[in-house]
Amino acid sequence: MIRMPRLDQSIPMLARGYAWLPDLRRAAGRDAVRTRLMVRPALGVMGTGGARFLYDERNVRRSGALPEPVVSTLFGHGAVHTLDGEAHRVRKAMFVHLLMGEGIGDLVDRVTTAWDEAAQRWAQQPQVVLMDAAAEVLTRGVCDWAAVPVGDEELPALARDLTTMVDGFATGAPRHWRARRVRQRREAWLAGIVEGVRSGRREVPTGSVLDVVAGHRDSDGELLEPRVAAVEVLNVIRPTAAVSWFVGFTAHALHHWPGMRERLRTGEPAFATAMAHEVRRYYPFAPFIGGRSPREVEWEGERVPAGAMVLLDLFGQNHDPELFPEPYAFRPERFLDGEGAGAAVRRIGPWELVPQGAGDPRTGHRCPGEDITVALLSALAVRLARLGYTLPPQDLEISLRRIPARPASGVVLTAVRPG
Ligand code: HEM
Repeated sequence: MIRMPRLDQSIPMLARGYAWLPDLRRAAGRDAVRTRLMVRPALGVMGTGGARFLYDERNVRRSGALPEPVVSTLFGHGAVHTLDGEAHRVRKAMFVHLLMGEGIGDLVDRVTTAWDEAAQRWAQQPQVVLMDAAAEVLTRGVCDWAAVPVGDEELPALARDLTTMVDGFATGAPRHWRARRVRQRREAWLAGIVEGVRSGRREVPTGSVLDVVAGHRDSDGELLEPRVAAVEVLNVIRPTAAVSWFVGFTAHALHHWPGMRERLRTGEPAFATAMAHEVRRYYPFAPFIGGRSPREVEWEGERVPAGAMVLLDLFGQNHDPELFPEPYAFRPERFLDGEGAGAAVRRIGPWELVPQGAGDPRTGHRCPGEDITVALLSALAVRLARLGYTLPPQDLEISLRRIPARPASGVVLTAVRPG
């Protein structure tokens, strides 16, 4: 039976950030570690076996399991993240249809066009905070694509609000309370827009995100509550704006390993994709995922009582030397087969690289926005490599204690010259 350490680990988790589960694992000398989180017993797991265990609904459920502070900032109440079984299957099918199909190319075109236009403006400015600027570009592109109505003058505030929701989920600091307030306000705004679409007052293109979410019927045959529909529209536009974190990390990588820039500049698609994978693997973003065991279960000899939390250490798994030799070396080539211009992106197993969850996104909770993330990031990484700029003195440190991590300065660029 899982023996419970007496001290709740919620505070150490917040203080140690991404190192919390890896440190516990190192101390225990094994991949499965017992702990306590949010006053519940918890088991931290890692590796392809641990991931398979967690994604099996017989072992772990999401409903009622996700911490309230995370739901109230990052995901939203009633979100697909919090569903199980048939309810999850039906809602998830909507996201898979919207996010994993042919529309990806159109989204990338809209975002890269917004980047190219913005780069002309950046050249006129004394300095640009890259992560903020990228969030605006991504927000512009995804809102147009999703048919969310936002004028250019409202765009910076919306981009800021979307990144605030991401920034505040794992902290007790004021940014957490800001994230809650911003979510309330943006849900109310989008719920009104959904009602407008349903009543016919607002016209949207057939098949757009707003159209599909407004008309979606859940497993009970009912339309979503307007507020829940708003939550799900936010679950498309918010994480797309959050690709700005990976753009910031790409700039960090280009600064530390400038040799990558030349190959990226050529636009060689396989290398750009491999770079996107390596940025997502190497840099810390989503720390772990989890749910609750619906019954007593067992993993690697550890019995987990009913109601205990089970966590998959995403950051730890992405740095597991068994899966990624020399995990702290930044090497996009690890995702390529072959060398030079003839290289192709190698096949990546569904349980291997897990920055956005593991398994099959069509059936489990794995992120349905992963193809979009890779497509956007590889396109923007090439543009970033082609952009001329100077990095003035600034704090580019990425603290593993801060969740979500980011280069402290947000990556300040000066003397920007469009490529
Ligand atoms: C910015 C980079 C991104 C990261 C790091 C990320 C990470 C994740 C993670 C860790 C999960 C949870 C997986 C699980 O619980 O098993 C997830 C789920 C999800 N993501 Fe992403 N994601 C990103 C981008 C996106 C994008 C661009 C979209 C949409 C356009 C998106 C939409 C979703 C949705 C709807 C879910 C819920 C899936 C479910 O519960 O079935 N994400 N993401």
